[in-house]
Amino acid sequence: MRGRKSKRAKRQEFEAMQAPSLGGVQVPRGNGKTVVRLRHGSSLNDFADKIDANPAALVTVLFHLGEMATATQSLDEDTFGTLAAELGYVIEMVSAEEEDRELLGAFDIDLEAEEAGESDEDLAPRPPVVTVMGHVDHGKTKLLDAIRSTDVVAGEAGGITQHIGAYQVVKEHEGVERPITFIDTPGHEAFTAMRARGAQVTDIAILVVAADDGVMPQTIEALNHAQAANVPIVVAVNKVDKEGANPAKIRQQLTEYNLVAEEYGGDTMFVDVSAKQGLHIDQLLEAVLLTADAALDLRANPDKDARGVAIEANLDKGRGAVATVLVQSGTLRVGDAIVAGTAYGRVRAMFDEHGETVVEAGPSRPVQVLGLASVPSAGATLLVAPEERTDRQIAEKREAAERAALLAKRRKRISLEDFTQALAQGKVETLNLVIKGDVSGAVEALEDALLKIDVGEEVDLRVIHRGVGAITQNDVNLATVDSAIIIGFNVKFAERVEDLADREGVDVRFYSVIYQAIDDVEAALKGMLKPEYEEAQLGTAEVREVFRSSKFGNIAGSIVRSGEIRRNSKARVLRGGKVIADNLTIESLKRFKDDATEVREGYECGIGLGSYNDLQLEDVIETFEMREKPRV
Ligand SMILES: Nc1nc2c(ncn2[C@@H]2O[C@H](COP(=O)(O)OP(=O)(O)OP(=O)(O)O)[C@@H](O)[C@H]2O)c(=O)[nH]1
Repeated sequence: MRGRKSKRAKRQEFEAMQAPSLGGVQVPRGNGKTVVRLRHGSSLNDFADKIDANPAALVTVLFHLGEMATATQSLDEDTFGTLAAELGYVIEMVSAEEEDRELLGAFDIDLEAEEAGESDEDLAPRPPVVTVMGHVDHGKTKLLDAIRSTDVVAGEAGGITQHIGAYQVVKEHEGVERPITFIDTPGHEAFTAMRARGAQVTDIAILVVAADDGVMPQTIEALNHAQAANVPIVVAVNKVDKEGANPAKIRQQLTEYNLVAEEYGGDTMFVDVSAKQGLHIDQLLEAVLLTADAALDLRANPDKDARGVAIEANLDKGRGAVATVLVQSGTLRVGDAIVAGTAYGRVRAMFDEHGETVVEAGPSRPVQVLGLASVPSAGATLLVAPEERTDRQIAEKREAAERAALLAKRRKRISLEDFTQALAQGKVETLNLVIKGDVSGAVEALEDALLKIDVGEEVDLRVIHRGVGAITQNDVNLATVDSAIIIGFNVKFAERVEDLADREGVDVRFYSVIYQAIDDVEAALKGMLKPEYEEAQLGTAEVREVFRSSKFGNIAGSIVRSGEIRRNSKARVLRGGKVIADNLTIESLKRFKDDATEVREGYECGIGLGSYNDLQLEDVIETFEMREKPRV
């Protein structure tokens, strides 16, 4: 901006500013209609991969379009759209599920067709899979031990059972031997963590409540988690051998949570047990089978390639990767080529919970599998690859997809504002809430008031969990799985939980006035909650020289006086302290000959305000952006 330049030089400089140059990089071009499918959360690397371009070149092109991004950063649809349009492509964003389906389709694995094509006669009954949940010290582990020791096979093998993550016991029921599978890691934390990874393995939850202690916070948490997953509950009233045990009180307490005992006319089975003395364990197993038969249709096709979930895995020095797999359908056999999450390999050997070798495992059967090349994560889904070597390809693709999915997570979760939008588009019908408060009275009052909101027929409000105390990892996990919003009333995050909520993109809203919480939820449900914005000043620049161009408008040679000037930000012009023009945009920004995305305090730059021409020396250009205002 210094010295005198010829009109032509100025014009060229200006034109270069208006038409973003692509930085002279080579990028394969589309024809304007070439479609590129990208998964939500994709990065420039992924885009580059699809069009066979150098990711660094795309970073440059994007930069010249006024956006800064690294090659690995996850970008939104708009940014991809701009970039694609520039290069002659059309972007189509797809969901993880759609891509998975496509991916498996490429390997001739059609999950939907398989499931749809399963006729009644292919399906055979399968054992229920059970998880034991309950409050600390109420006897979950003891109960799992007591159940395990009822097993005849274990008895024959000298009672030595190994912990492999799950075990099966056989119960005689109406003259038929019926196996039941138990997940060996008690507690709803493991249950929900697994669900957070997309795997639901549990059919029935046993809720353990100590008869001498009663319903406690984690009892409620556990039942909320089971109910949120639509898993039927059998209540084991434990420690009935103890003095002061009051099983009737437990029944009465739980009616408040929609668990009404059969003897009181409800449909939940309660069994009084003593895990310590092995009392009534048989009745408890009976109750599990009766509940399964009454509430669930547990069937699977055993005559096909296996599908399942890795429920536990570790690296064993001598044996390599060892994974416990719960087969969900089909039959897993030694020799099968398998993929478990991002791990792949061939089943070299299988063992049951007694350490005995197994050659094949059907639906609901947990087995330890040797032969994977790496350790899969708990919750990873397992499938049998149709051909040799495709297992590896699937694993690699899954790995890439998993990475993308991780990045996409933040965007996928719902916020109260998104809910309004999603509701308007007919994408959601239920608003799930987790309510935490400082005292139980406040939590109840808030829940009552929220449930009373009259929202018409098309929307549903569900409080999937409520409790007293800080917002914990469990609350966030549950909100993650069930796309819930967390309402905190006079509480804070527990330690380190804020990061998790942030990573998972869970909307956590804090209130200290009940009515504000109610107002916000009501507004969201009625489709009226819009984010509120406030202005945040970015910087000011003073005009030192004006380059006039009748064709392209004026360019202000300026010096940045405070903050920074950013391209594309909003702007207004002040003269003598008064606003003389508003609603403008910094349409071009240049440092000497180069396009700039931002210019900081003390530096000179050329600013173009589009068609706004009335600039004079000493005018002040003020720039700002609208930021979403946090609600309190
Ligand atoms: N008297 C009596 N004691 C029991 C019974 N069941 C469990 N206990 C005792 O209660 C305590 C807790 O039992 P655990 O099985 O460790 O309880 P848990 O629910 O697994 O505990 P966490 O894993 O810490 O959540 C132990 O000291 C058990 O011996 C029972 O039926 N009767």
